[in-house]
Amino acid sequence: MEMDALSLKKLVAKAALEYVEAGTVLGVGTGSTVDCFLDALAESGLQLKGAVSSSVRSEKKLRDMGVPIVEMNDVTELSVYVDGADEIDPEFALIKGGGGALTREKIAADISKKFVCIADESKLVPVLGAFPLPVEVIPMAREAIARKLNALGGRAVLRAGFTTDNGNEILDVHGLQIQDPAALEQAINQWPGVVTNGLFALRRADVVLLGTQNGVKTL
Ligand SMILES: O=C(CO)[C@H](O)[C@H](O)COP(=O)(O)O
Repeated sequence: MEMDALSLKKLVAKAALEYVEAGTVLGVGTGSTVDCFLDALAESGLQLKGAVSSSVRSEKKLRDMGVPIVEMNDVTELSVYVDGADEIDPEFALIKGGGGALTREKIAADISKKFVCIADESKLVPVLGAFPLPVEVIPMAREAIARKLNALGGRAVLRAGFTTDNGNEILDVHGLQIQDPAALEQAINQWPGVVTNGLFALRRADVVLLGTQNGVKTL
């Protein structure tokens, strides 16, 4: 019988436990796949020293599990960071931010030695961009940034009624075909008013665990 997306997420979530060492401080991302990972972690009985969380959402779940929350400012690096993605290209560049936690996720990925990305197979794409690219902006710069994104050939849409954990807004950019993710990541991040964008190409995933109908594939 064919597994649905949730079953595939649970499958990779469990596989990611292999990268978690008891007694360490773990970096934890955000999203439904990460929620499955945290459920698997709770079930495993593995005891962490603590966790650095990329969102208020994951922080709440970690606290409920009894895992001590560690401030990002109090660690110099994370040996392992586990997070999901919205799209993954064959070179492990990602689009993230569907859950709106892209900025904190990018910081966590940046200070991690090993970024383990967990996803179901629907996330693997030949070219990034079918998933709208999230861009976190300072609210007063929203219209100026939207005009620049539209000039790139995209269609920037404000994520209505959503405020990030950092008090900012998100523009989701539809209709991009991202041939050079690192160049686009850098270009957008240079515009005043942009906090960050959801391209993870300068700092990519190190390991991708993909949930497929034939089991977990380690890429
Ligand atoms: O980047 C993210 C949140 O900002 C998530 O990792 C991404 O949206 C994937 O989410 P899900 O596991 O629910 O499919």
